[in-house]
Amino acid sequence: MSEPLTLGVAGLGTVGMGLIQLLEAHAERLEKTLGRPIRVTGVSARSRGKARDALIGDAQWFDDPVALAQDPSNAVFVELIGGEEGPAKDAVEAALKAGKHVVTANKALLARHGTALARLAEAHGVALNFEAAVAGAIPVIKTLRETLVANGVRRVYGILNGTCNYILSEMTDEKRDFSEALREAQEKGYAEADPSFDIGGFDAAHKLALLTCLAFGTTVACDEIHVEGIETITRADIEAAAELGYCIKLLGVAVQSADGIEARVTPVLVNEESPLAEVSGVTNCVGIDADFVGNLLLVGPGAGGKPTASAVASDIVDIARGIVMPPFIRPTDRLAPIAPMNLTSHQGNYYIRLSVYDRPGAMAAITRRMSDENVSLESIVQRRPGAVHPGQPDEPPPGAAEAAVTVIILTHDTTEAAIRAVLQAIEKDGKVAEPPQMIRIEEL
Ligand SMILES: NC(=O)C1=CN([C@@H]2O[C@H](COP(=O)(O)OP(=O)(O)OC[C@H]3O[C@@H](n4cnc5c(N)ncnc54)[C@H](OP(=O)(O)O)[C@@H]3O)[C@@H](O)[C@H]2O)C=CC1
Ligand SMILES: N[C@@H](CCO)C(=O)O
Repeated sequence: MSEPLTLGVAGLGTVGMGLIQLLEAHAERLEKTLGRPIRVTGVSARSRGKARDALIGDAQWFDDPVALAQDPSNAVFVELIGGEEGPAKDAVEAALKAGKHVVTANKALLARHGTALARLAEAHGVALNFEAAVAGAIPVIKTLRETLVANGVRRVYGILNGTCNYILSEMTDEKRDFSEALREAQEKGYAEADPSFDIGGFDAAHKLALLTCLAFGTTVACDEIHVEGIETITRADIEAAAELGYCIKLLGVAVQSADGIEARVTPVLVNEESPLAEVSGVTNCVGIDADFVGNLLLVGPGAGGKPTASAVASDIVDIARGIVMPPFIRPTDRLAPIAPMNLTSHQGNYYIRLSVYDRPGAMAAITRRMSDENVSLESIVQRRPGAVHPGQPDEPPPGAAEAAVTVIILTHDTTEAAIRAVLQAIEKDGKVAEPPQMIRIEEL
């Protein structure tokens, strides 16, 4: 047997400890596969005194992850701390500059600094692998980088955040409260250290930024992604969507069009017959629509210690095999800046929920505003008072002086510019008791 492949692992939380367990559980299998063992020779985390699994063994402890990244006793630096700045970034840069291969699960870091870090990796002839950074266990980076490398990708999309999908599934299937479902996702180790990254849509946007870059050969540009989270989704929306044959998902979509790349993370309504509607709980899915293969849908666990560690380990194995590729498929000097499409040009059908004052002429004023913008209605339903929360009288929404009724509208195909103009006008007319809810309908 040859010399071991030595690892420095920074971050011993959900994913870090998942990796340590995996390397222990599959030590023999990996050694037989690679012809040499993989050994963790150094570790770093925030608090040395924290109770951790005994499996860390005799690995040397480093208070400072940068010192671990620079230490010559490990050949590969594995960053599992998280965060787009601070110790994670400092340590990854230090490792690359020291000529070490880097494996990371940190989508926030890569979405913000991916192009610069890839350039640094190229300059030192080392790998920067990040399979775990997008959709946990699903092998989507390798699929785009290797399997589909000879395809032209037209669209990449997916349910990219396990925490949000878990919350929406619990609200839909178990009628749970948002905050209760979020707490449970945190307890299960799905959520980010700051869960507003999950529920605000930013974590999914980080992942979509990486997928966009891999799919379309652009530099990484997470600021060009339109982001909306799930904080505004209510049980009323979920129930209304279900009655209309839809369910609500947080979806990331990047599409190449003649006007540029449309990239967005937003809650959407998907038809309950769509395969995306079947993806529940922490499960993620990624769809890739490419010219020679057609549509591929990859489904699997999107978060959690063990599934994520599996993806991290696959990156380490690639390094052990001597595989080093440009992190974003082509060398960084051949990545083009992204040409974003303005979302106002988006074309599609929309769900709108209004809380309309129960007055004569209110509905007529709303439909007039739709007609002014040439927006055609597919259906419009005014709920009987008490229909939203059966058995309870309708209360005026907070801050509203009089009772209001819920109106649910589905539109035919129209533009986002027209919908925004309609909703702005309706609000200005003073016919609604709270800001309208608008959710795009996705045909997938
Ligand atoms: N959880 C998941 O399902 C997934 C996570 N990821 C990504 O993996 C990374 C790790 O996530 P996760 O394991 O959940 O995070 P955790 O919060 O569970 O673990 C973070 C680890 O980093 C350590 N740490 C924090 N600050 C420092 C510091 N200044 N110096 C050294 N170590 C530090 C913590 O130390 P201590 O233990 O002492 O507090 C802890 O061990 C993130 O980038 C995340 O986005 C990717 C896919 C899935
Ligand atoms: N917080 C992330 C972890 C996986 O990237 C999620 O819930 O999907």
